Amino acid sequence: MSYGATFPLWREAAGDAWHDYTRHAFVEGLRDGTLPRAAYLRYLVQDYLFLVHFSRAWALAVTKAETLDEMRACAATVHALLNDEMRLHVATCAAEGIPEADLFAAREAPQNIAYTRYVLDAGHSGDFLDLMAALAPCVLGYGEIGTRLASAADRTPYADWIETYAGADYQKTCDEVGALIDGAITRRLGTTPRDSPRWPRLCARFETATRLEVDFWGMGLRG
Ligand SMILES: Cc1ncc(CN)c(N)n1
Repeated sequence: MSYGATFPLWREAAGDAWHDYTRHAFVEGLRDGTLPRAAYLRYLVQDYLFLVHFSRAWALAVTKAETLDEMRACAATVHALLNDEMRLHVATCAAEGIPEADLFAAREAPQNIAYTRYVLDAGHSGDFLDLMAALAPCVLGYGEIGTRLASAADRTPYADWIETYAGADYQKTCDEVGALIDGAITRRLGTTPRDSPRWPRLCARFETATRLEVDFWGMGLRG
């Protein structure tokens, strides 16, 4: 998946970290159905909290935006996280006897705190591009994983997870976020962004967020 012009450049610059994220043992367990149910539920509870904080980070992006189009795109992503993606978490956990109030009150795992607060700090201490570079692995990585698993999945009890991220709604969000990032890069860094002195730091932010994704899967797998 390309999701625009900038994402493939950041992904390539992240090197092995991208492979470690998108081919993690947790992901392969979703694909072939070998992921233990307890690990999946532990991950889902933490991921609900993750989405709460990620929504806050996208809301911060609304305040850091420079144009109405950027504001609208960020606000649309907040809406998609809170009202579409989270439905999977709420419905799956409810079926296992875990009500949404328990999800909201759950204790955050250190890996969850590390990742979400890293992204929020990128937005608070940096500008819109710093925040986009830290947010991109989350949105676009799951889009890429969902697409691959939808075409390669064995019979798996995690088909609803795969469908959430391979589905048209989530893929539309990925396309829109890719376009948002491309437009924001051109607006601030011009048409040859790799020549900008800011480029290495944006790549580093993307890679750090990718490594925090790897740790998040590890938390799901091992607790
Ligand atoms: C940890 C994590 N990263 C990404 C996504 C996809 N929005 C997610 N739900 N959770």
